[in-house]
Amino acid sequence: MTFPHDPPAGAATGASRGTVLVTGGAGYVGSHCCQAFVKAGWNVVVFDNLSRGWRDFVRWGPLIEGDILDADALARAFAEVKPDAVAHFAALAYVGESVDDPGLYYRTNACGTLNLLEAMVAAGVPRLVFSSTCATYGEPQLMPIGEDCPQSPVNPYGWSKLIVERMLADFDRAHGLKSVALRYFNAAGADPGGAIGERHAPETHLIPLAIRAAERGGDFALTVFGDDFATPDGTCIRDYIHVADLAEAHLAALAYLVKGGATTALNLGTGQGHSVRQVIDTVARLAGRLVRHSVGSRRVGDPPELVADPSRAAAVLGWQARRPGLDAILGDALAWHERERQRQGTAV
Ligand SMILES: NC(=O)c1ccc[n+]([C@@H]2O[C@H](COP(=O)([O-])OP(=O)(O)OC[C@H]3O[C@@H](n4cnc5c(N)ncnc54)[C@H](O)[C@@H]3O)[C@@H](O)[C@H]2O)c1
Ligand SMILES: O=c1ccn([C@@H]2O[C@H](COP(=O)(O)OP(=O)(O)O[C@H]3O[C@H](CO)[C@@H](O)[C@H](O)[C@H]3O)[C@@H](O)[C@H]2O)c(=O)[nH]1
Repeated sequence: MTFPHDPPAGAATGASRGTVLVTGGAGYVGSHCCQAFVKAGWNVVVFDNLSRGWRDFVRWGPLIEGDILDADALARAFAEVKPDAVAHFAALAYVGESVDDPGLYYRTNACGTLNLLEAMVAAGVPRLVFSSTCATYGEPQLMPIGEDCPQSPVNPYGWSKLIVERMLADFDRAHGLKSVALRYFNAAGADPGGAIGERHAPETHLIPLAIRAAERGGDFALTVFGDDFATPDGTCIRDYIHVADLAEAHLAALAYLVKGGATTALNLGTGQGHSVRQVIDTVARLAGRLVRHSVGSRRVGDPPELVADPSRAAAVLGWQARRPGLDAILGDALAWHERERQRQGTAV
C-alpha cells in the first residue's frame, strides 16, 4: 500500500497539520473533536448522513452529507478531500436499540466501517482513530478495567464495536493501515466555551435527563434504573469523562499515528467512578434545584460498575483527563443545556 497523502515532513509544525475526514462529525463527540482538531491546526471535513447528528454542530469545516453504507459516496469523498487521516465516529450507539434491532447495528457499525476501511485502502489513507467503547468489555468483575481485560460484550452494540477492533488488526496486517481504537467510558459534559454540547434525540443518557428533571420541575421525572446493585448506594457506577478530554485524546492519537505509532487500543476514562445518585445530587446542588426522580427496575444489560484504568493512554499518548470530577463535567453540561433552553425558548 502506498500513502500518497502523507503530509510532508515537518507539516506538523507548520500552519496546517493536514486534513482529517471526520465521519459522524455532526454528532456529540465528533463535533467536539472537530473543534479541537481545528484549534490544533488540522483542517476537517465532516462526512455524516445527519441521521442522528446536527447541521448546526458542523462549524469547523465543510459537511459532506453521505452515508458510510454508501461505498460510492465514500469513494467520492476520499477523492475530493484527500485526507491525511480519518477520525471515525459515525455509528449507532443506543444499547437498547441494538438489542431490539441487531441487524441495524451490525449493518451500520460493522458493515459501514468495513466500507470505510476499504475506501481508505483504495485511497491510500494510512491512519484512523476509531470510537470504540468500554461496552466491548461486557461485565468485568475486576475494577478498574485495563485494556487486557477479556472483551466479552453483552449486547449487539458492544459486539459491533468489537468486530471493528478485529477488522482494524487485520487491516493493519494486510494493508499497513495504522489505527488507534479509543475505548471511551461515559462521554459527558459540553464544550467549556458553550458552542456545542450533548444533544441526542431521543435522549436516553443519564446526565441530560437529570438536567431536564432539574429544569422542568414538575413536568419531568428521571427514572433511576435500579438501586439494588452491589455498590455503596445501590445505584450503578460509571466513569464519566469530559468530552473536551476525549477531544484532547483524539488529538494525541492523531499525533501518535503521524509519528509512526503502532496500531493499538486504549481506554479513555478518568479512573474515578460515580454513582447515579451522586450524579443526581451534584446536578441538584449545582443547579440549585430539585432533580425529580423515582426508582424503577434495572435496565437490561447495565453492569453495576464500569471504571477505566486509563494508565496505558497516559503512557502511550501522554494524555490524561484534565477535567475529572463531576463538578467540572456537570457544570459545563448545565451551562450548555441552559443555552439550549434559551435558544429553543422552551425547556429541553
Ligand atoms: N457518547 C458516549 O458516551 C460514547 C461512549 C463510547 C463510545 N461512543 C462512540 O462514539 C461515537 C460518537 O458517539 P456520540 O455519542 O457522539 O453519538 P452521536 O449519535 O451524537 O453521533 C453519531 C454521528 O454519526 C452519524 N451517523 C450515524 N450513522 C451514520 C451513517 N450510516 N453514515 C454517516 N453518518 C452516520 C450521526 O448522524 C451522528 O452525527 C460513536 O461511534 C459511539 O459508538 C460514544
Ligand atoms: O434514565 C436513565 C438513564 C441512565 N441511567 C443509568 O445511568 C448510567 C449511565 O447510563 P447512560 O447515560 O445511558 O450511558 P450508558 O448506558 O452507560 O452508555 C454510554 O456509555 C457507554 C459506555 O459505558 C457507551 O458505549 C454508550 O454509547 C453510551 O451511550 C447507567 O447506570 C444507567 O442505568 C438511569 O438510571 N436512568
